[in-house]
Amino acid sequence: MSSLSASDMDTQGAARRTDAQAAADNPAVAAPDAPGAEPQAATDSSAVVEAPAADAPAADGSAVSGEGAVSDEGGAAQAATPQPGDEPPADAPVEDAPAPETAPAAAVTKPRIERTYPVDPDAPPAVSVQDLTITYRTTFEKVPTIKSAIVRLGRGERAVREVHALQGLTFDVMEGTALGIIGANGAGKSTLMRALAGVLPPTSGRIEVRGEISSLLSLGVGFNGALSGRENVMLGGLAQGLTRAQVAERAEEIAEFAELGDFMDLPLRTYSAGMAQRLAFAVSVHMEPDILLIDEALSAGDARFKNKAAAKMDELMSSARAMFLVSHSLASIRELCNDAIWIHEGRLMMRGTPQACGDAYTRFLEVGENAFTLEDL
Ligand SMILES: Nc1ncnc2c1ncn2[C@@H]1O[C@H](COP(=O)(O)OP(=O)(O)OP(=O)(O)O)[C@@H](O)[C@H]1O
Repeated sequence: MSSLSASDMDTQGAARRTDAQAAADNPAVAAPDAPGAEPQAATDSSAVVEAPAADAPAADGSAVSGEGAVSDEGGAAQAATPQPGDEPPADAPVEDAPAPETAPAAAVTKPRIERTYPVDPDAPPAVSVQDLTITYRTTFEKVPTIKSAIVRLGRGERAVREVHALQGLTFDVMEGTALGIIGANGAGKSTLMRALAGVLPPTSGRIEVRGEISSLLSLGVGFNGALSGRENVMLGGLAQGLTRAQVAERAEEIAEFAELGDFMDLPLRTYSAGMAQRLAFAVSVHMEPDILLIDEALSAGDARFKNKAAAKMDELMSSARAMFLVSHSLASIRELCNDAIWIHEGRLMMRGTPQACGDAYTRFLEVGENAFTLEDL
């Protein structure tokens, strides 16, 4: 396994991404919530992703290096306590997880199927995240002017706003793990997934990945609305690092899985959100990944497709090393995952079973001061 800085990440490692993917990922990476945030050029991924050199350039809205954002105590052993009076330990054993005071809103009513994916206990972790810190840096104005800079200076305001999206995250994921990632809006879930996919270089810390990654980070990443479904299959496959011949081999199977019929020959912009998700999911799962990243990818799918997607994920997990699933649906996390982390404000709050993490998180939201402002669980 090679060790590379983020600035010179190349294709020798796990997740190979092309310029097409990088360009297509830009809007997702740079979907800013702060004015003035600009898209950032995505980079290739590699087996080992480390923070770039301290003087690496940071585009607006991008993750940046330096600036003391690294927590010395970061990692699995660190428990953030963002809300007083309710602090489940970061590495709380599953048995110690607090029981919910009320039933979780997304409780699963049907009996839970235990996910027992093949695990080699002696194998090194499929993914190792070490003291990962990611800080976004955005400017306040889209086009800063000298006048606005002087006004800001006069007021003693900084022209750049930093968002500490991930703060010293440390955890390992062993083979055979389907890891659910739970957390409130803005907790850092998508940032973590982008970092794992190699789209976003760490500000500091390190990610080690053993294997090929296929990522379904958000709807239509790597896709082009003007191209047909079929053309987008080729684009998506190339973006995931396959050759044209390899994509062509799988194209029919992907089309069948997506069940889009004649829509496969129509432009993607004519698809509903659910249809586009079906295509994106079909492409990602047919890349035969060792590690699959799925970020809220199934939210728009209908019930039948969700079932089919779950069955496909099961199948993948019998050969894939690991899967990461971000979802606001605790039911999906409980249903599909055999391990979970809960992150809050960029810090690891808890590692445990999906049930235990979901229960602790639900309880946290119920007593937290933001409980009424959060729409999702
Ligand atoms: N491109 C960006 N530029 C600046 N800040 C960003 C950018 N992307 C995300 N952030 C900030 O980073 C933090 C974490 O965002 P992230 O999207 O990772 O959260 P999340 O847990 O996925 O949230 P949600 O559940 O709402 O999707 C938030 O405070 C967000 O405002």
